[in-house]
Amino acid sequence: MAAPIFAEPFSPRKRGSIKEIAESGSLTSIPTHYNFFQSEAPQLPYPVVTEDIPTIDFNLLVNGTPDQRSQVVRDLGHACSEWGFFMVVNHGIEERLRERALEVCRDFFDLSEPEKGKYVGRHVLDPIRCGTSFNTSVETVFYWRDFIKVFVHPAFYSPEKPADFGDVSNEYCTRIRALVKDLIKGISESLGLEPCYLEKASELETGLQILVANLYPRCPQPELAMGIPPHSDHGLLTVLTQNNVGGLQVQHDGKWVLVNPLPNSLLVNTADQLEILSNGKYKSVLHRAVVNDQTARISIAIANGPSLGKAIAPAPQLTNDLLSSKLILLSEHCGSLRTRVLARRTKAHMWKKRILAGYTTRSICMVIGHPQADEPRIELKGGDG
Ligand SMILES: O=C(O)CCC(=O)C(=O)O
Ligand SMILES: [Fe+2]
Repeated sequence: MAAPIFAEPFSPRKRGSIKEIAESGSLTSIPTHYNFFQSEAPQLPYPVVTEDIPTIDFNLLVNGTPDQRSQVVRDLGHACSEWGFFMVVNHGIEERLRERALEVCRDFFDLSEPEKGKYVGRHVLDPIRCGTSFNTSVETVFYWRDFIKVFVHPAFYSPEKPADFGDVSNEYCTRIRALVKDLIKGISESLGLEPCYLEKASELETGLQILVANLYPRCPQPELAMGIPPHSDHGLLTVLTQNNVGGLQVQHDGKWVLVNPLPNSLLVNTADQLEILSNGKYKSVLHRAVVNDQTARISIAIANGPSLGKAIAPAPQLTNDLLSSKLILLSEHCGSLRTRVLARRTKAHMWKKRILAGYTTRSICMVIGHPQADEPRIELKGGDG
């Protein structure tokens, strides 16, 4: 049997991509730094199951009769409060465009290492940033994943290569923005708010949209490695598609639910700022991606949120007696990751969604009490993922 290629000691900062590692020679085992399940981080003992996830018929939301639309709004409310996750069908985005988006991302990952190296970013706000793992500055275990993150709105960026990355990603992300706008209207209604409330409160029109493409190469020991660890997304809604290879798991009811989307559907999850706007009614769902030893998986997650600097607060209609109360529940996570974030109206707190029980989440936010203001605010400062 071939010896493992990567001897210790091993420096993450000198690494190239995981693709390079995975494709170098006859790799039969993973370097120990990629062994997620033997790391010191306590693991969630949750079982992995396959379950039907909520489905939203987008065509009925935008073109249906008033009754049909009301039903879809109720479905959205149920999906967001019970799951934080749903599958969108009949969304009107052509299969070919979705496939092209996946192809140009694949072509990016196939560029030479020096070519991709131009975009290896240091800072979370770099508009084009590629890298590997999740966050190498804090990790002791690394992940079987390469990524590229591109800011596509309000200013549009694109790597120079591959040549058609810009055109295809621009078209795809524009279509996703339109879809998100309609979904957010429906979600706003499902909370009993005006259809435009969430859109206006988050200034979605000038909001930040980030394209995150993930490559999970074939892995010789998938049972030991992790593609992307449990985390929640920043923003309002993330829209995800994949190259027909499964791997996404969503935490639901004390279980990891393996998601098997219908062909040409889109997957949507609620994210941190929607949790805050809804005052915790809709949870920012924890999810992760596992890897396999058969074939490479590519996913594209499009994060849609308020513009960077925009302060986000719970909708006053959804906060009970906010003014007479000194404390307000702003965020809560489920299961053993329960986090209550309580903002004092008169005191400033820095709150970082920490590494809780070994699980990283991306968002860093600041809870600010304004002595002169009526209510506490939250500012999200972007992610570190
Ligand atoms: O690849 C996946 O299915 C999940 C990706 C993801 O969660 C992310 O990029 O935030
Ligand atoms: Fe995510």
